[in-house]
Amino acid sequence: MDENQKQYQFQVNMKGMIELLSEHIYSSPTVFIRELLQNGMDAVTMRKGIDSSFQGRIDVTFDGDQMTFQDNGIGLTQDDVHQFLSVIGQSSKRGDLADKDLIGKFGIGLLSCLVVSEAIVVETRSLYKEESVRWTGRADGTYEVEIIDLLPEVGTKVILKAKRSWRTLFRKEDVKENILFYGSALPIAVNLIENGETEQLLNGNPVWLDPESTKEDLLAYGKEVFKTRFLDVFRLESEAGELQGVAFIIPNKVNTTATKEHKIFLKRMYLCDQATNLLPEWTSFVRCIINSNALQPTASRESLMNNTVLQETKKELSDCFKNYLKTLSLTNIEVLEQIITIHHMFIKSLAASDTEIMNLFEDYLPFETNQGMMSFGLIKESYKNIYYTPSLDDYRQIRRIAGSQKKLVINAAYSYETDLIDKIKRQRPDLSIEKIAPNDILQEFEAAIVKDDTIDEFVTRANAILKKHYCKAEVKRFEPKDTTAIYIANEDALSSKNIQSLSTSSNPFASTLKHFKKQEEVIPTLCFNQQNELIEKVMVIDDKELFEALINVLYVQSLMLGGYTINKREMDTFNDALYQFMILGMSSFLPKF
Ligand SMILES: Nc1ncnc2c1ncn2[C@@H]1O[C@H](COP(=O)(O)OP(=O)(O)OP(=O)(O)O)[C@@H](O)[C@H]1O
Repeated sequence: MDENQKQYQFQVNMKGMIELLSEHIYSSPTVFIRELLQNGMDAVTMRKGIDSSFQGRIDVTFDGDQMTFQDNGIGLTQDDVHQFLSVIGQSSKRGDLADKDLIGKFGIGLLSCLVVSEAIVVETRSLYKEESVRWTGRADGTYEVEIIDLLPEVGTKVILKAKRSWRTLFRKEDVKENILFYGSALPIAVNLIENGETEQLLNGNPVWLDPESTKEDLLAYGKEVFKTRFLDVFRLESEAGELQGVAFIIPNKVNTTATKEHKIFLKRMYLCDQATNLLPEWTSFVRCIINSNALQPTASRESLMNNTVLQETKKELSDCFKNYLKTLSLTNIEVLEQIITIHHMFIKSLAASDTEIMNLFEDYLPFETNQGMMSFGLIKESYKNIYYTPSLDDYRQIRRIAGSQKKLVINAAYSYETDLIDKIKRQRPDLSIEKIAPNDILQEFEAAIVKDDTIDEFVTRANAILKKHYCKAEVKRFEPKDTTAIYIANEDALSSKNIQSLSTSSNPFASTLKHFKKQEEVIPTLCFNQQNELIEKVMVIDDKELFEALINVLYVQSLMLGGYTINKREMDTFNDALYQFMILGMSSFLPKF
């Protein structure tokens, strides 16, 4: 180092550090409870590492604004206090035992207490030395260490005094709720002591981790935790994630976009309620309580790190779900049927990605069809040809037209439904399964009977009017006879229509939009029914204005019939036509002068 150069030590601005912790790293001030439980638990685990029969304990004592967390763990010597408590980011939890069994690792957790308390007082007695030390750390970054009278027991006490604004967090009932929230899975007894009275809050053996617990015990626990009477419950296990848990089947329909609340614990300490990376989307019909000893938390301890262990665990968890469903098909068909009825969306999505599940459940899965909800088994049994459509707009149209054609059309609007049907199609070449679009049905309508030029002339005249609606005319024969005309537009045709109507309006993007038009234009069709009496008459109307009004009304009516949105221009034409009819209708009744 150069003579002119001096070396300095980094300084830490404690106020900034606490702000960083409270406002950016931790989502709630209650995390100080998690950190205290975690430190007590880790200290006990370290002591157990020396004597495996040792019984750990955490006592929480309330005294007005003051609260004491006391553990009978390994404790700290004076040297330890200087080394670990007084240096931010320094942790004694490094090495094999730490990786395997200890929860803390970053050396910042204790600081979270300074969010709710002006100072942290730690009184401790180490297992290794006959001395007791008091350490007082403050939010302004100062600390003191003093030797005190020998504490009667090995272990550590953390004494906090509530800041005025956080007094409620120090009330026994609030602390109880938070200890249960963060620490309900901890393998340690936790007692609450107030006015000399002790209440055992946790006994260290949660029902859901106890292999002896019965299904009834687990369902009762699920009801207590999630306030839901679940349909069923099964166990989850993963070797890679050193994971154990339970999955409760939700008794009602689940919205796919709703947040999925679980309870995820790492090394028995609560981590988060989301398992986005851990559980596949199709598992959304359950709520899980899970503990893992091998998955890693992020620094805020509020989500899981997405690493290879997590990916491996995810696979093993998926297998637990599949095995559960498979076993259910042999042991409890009634529950399986209930699950399929309520949660078929998710089972379909699973079946789309898993051949075994598909083969097993194919027949039970219900689909929306133009003939009502039907199981795939019944569809197969009742119809030789099965049609499906992947677009909801197309399905809505086809539903109306196909009914009269006695066709069976499945609504496969959700992408995994299309995937599933495609998969069934590949696996079962013996079945006739075909994708269908509205235009395909149009092709199947009977051709019009042509006597003279009437039809050609009618089509030409109608086209001249329909052009402004971005639509073309056709004449066919179809059932039911009382349907005058059907508007048919598949998805592409509809988007072309929308672009067209935008580009003719005063839209500033109009010129750009025009470029998006498909090279091969797909124009919606208004298909008139030659079998309909009214249409027969319209065809021979000579009066230009009346004819135009009739075509406009028929056009807007068929849009309404098909459930399409009607734009302003279309509505205006409809109203104009109606007005003309009224005048015309009234003309024969008006008094003659
Ligand atoms: N109850 C306790 N008993 C014994 N040692 C403790 C106790 N609480 C804290 N310590 C010591 O203080 C150190 C710092 O604690 P702190 O909670 O800040 O971080 P950590 O637990 O190591 O890691 P993390 O930030 O991930 O929680 C610990 O590594 C440990 O050595």
